[in-house]
Amino acid sequence: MESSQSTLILTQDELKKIAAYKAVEFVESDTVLGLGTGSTACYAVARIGELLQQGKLKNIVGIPTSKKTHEQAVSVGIPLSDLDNYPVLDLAIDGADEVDPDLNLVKGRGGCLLREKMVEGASKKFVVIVDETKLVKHLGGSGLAMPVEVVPFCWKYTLERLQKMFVHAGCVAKLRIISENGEPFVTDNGNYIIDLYLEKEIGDLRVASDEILRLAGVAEHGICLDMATTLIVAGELGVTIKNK
Ligand SMILES: O=C[C@H](O)[C@H](O)[C@H](O)COP(=O)(O)O
Repeated sequence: MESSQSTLILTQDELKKIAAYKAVEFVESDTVLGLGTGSTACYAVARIGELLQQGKLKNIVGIPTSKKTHEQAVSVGIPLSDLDNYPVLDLAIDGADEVDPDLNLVKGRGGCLLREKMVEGASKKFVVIVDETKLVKHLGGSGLAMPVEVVPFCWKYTLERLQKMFVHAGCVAKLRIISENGEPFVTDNGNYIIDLYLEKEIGDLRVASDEILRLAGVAEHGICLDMATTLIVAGELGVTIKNK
């Protein structure tokens, strides 16, 4: 007789949901919460709404990190405000595009880095939620975009300056385009995004971060250093939590 053993393979979306639900376990009533943006964070926003409706969470104020999250939070009944009214948050929950072993992040592949960095930088605790595909040895290591938000004025000039800045890392800089219509992608703040693709390590992250920010024309970049306080990773073998 043959014995059959079934292996449960979870999809990337299921892993994102598991990480998000785990993070929401850290949410307490009577707190101000930063609500992240993206396909992982949206599970956390939905779950917070659900717990509010069930009366398991009370008196939450959400600070959304994008127009999209604002809309979702309204639709699930989370009361909202902003940083002007709540300059200090208790907790923020958000996804990331890359996470290195020191909990440094790349964010912004969904186009929302500036507001995310403002809100999450104002939070006492910042819980990052990812599936295991987001873990990298060094930032830029996935070979995917490292986003920089720039003002539209003379964006080509800024693009060339950025590419030259990281020529040692084999950087190729590209304006983010909407594939459907060929128009530049426009952020919630009316800016463009220049995506940096790096062949090699960028070098000292703090130096790189400062150098990008010193360039007039740059609004913000997606490198987040020393912001995450907790990382929740969902993988095939379960959930791991790492605190900084
Ligand atoms: O711009 C988007 C944000 O930084 C997202 O948090 C990040 O891109 C991760 O998104 P996702 O959870 O969809 O992978």
